Amino acid sequence: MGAVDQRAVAASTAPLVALLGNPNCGKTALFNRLTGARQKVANYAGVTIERKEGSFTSAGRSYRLLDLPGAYSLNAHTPDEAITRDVVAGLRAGEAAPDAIVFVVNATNLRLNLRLVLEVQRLGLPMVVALNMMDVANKRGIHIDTARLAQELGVPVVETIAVQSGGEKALVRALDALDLSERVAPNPLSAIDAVPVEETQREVRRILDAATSHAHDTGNLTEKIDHVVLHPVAGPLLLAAIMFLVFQAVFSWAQVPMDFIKNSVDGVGQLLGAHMPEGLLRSLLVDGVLFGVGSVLVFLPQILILFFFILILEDCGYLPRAAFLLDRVMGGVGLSGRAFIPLLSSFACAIPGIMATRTIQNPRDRLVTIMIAPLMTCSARLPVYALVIGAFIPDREVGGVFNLQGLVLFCLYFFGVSSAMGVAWFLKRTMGGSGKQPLMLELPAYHWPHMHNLALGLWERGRIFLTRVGTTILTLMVIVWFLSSFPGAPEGATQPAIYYSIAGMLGRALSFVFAPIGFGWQICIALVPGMAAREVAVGALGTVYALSQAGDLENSLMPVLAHSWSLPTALSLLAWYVFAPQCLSTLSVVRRETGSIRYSFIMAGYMFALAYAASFITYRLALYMVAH
Ligand SMILES: Nc1nc2c(ncn2[C@@H]2O[C@H](COP(=O)(O)OP(=O)(O)OP(=O)(O)O)[C@@H](O)[C@H]2O)c(=O)[nH]1
Ligand SMILES: [Mg+2]
Repeated sequence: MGAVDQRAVAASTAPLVALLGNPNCGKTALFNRLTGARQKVANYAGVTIERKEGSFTSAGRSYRLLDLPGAYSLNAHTPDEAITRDVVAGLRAGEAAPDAIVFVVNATNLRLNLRLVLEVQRLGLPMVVALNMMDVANKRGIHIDTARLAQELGVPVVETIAVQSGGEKALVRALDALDLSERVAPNPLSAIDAVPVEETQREVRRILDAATSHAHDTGNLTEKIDHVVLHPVAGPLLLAAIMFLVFQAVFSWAQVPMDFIKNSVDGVGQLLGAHMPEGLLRSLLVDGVLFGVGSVLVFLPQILILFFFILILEDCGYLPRAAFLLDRVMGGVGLSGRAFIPLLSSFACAIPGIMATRTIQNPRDRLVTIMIAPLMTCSARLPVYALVIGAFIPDREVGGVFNLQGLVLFCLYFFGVSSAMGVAWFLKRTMGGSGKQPLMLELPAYHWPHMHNLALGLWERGRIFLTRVGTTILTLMVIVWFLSSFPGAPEGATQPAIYYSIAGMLGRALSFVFAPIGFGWQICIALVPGMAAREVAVGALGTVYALSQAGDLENSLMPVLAHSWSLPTALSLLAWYVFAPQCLSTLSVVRRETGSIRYSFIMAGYMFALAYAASFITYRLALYMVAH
């Protein structure tokens, strides 16, 4: 998006147009279409939480375009709604009010959207109304008399389809036709509050009667599907079945591409090994970079498969239904329904998840949600889980249908979620709860996933992963290699050189702390750089064992681990990774979002304590079971 930013700077005198509207009406999709940006769109409310600026040019005129969080009203109830209100009313420090507003309306739900249109209109800024989702409205036989609506509102009204190329044309034409030569200052917000709500409602009804007819609204498929999906018995069963299949697929579909990546990495390693003289440089390239980075890289297919499913479920509109089904559980531990989206985002990464808690109204609810977000299994844990599962859990069928490895992965995710619920319950009790909050979540209409959305989303996940591998992980791997290679082994050494290295000494010192939960010094070496980013632990293990093995390149990491660790150690490491706060960026975002370092410490403290306890119990139980 660098290009977009640069254009934005160049065009800083261009008129500023703000996209405004209810949540989930397609503002970001329109923004992307107009500016060529690739911001996230998803089929549920509250995806955009910060203002984003871009620019575009039409008919020789440049525009700056603002994407804003959706709002139901200008009397802001949540922090993200407050951003929207302050931006359009020109109340943000150091930022002028927009020169014009594009009000995006979900054409299939005009009734709900019109109130805010009327409120915003009272600001007195030049405005165009974009009736978006016209494709869906047409399919459902909803007829809107655009000309009449424009006449009633006194502003231009155009039809758009934000998900179709060219679907934004009418909007651009309407913008070009606006007279923006004179800057208009918005009326104060008090002008909006001065009009009683009932009067606005009456006006909404009048306009609806005049401009719409539902003569042949074909009823809708969404209701029929929801009959099953939200059914009290069938619904949860379906949810469980879907999640189960997803985790199965992560293991059973990934084998071929994973083998391919592994073989390529091995091939390059052998090539380097054959053509480079034995020495430090070869060791750095092969043991450090290639073996370290390669052992993380092989998990790309599994991450993509997981997100393939999450993105489909997201785009078709299933995920908010899952929130509905889980509301009982969430409400039972005192979480607000609004917590669902932040928690869901945390499955990708806790950082956007924690930022998304800005949509939560009650500060105490928000804090609890922030505190448990890192317990949701972020995608950085997947490589660790997949490595240990691949090495220790036999790839066989259970009950004739289920893949045992997929089953174990499912359980790990389940532990993450249920412990998050437990912690939330505990925090709510100790902080004094605010009682159960009803879930106020709008259910979007179902639609087929847009292939374009899906491709973009996968590309985005892949890019994030590969960038991490190429930057953070690569850098840390070089450091790990360095610390693991120097100083070399002394005269008459009985152990591999890494045992005597700086990392080896550190690992051995730490292993006093970790011996009770079954971690030897090699694991301890990997835990330290793993603090910066979880996947690094996998890479570090790759390097550590490559160095310990003295040149045995053909062995991939999994068999080496299976040979070096006991099963109780492996299980204990899995338990550790469910809980341990192995991510410094998360802790720093917590400080930023709560405005206090205190919560970062509390978070790190409680998660380490849980991790140690869980690993201890797992390790001891497993030892006992292996012995008997
Ligand atoms: N069929 C159809 N789907 C659309 C259209 N515009 C947007 N969508 C879909 O509607 C969903 C919501 O779009 P977003 O652009 O994320 O909505 P938003 O207004 O930015 O939502 P918030 O940021 O949460 O306020 C996505 O699944 C889009 O693919 C449209 O014109 N037609
Ligand atoms: Mg948005």
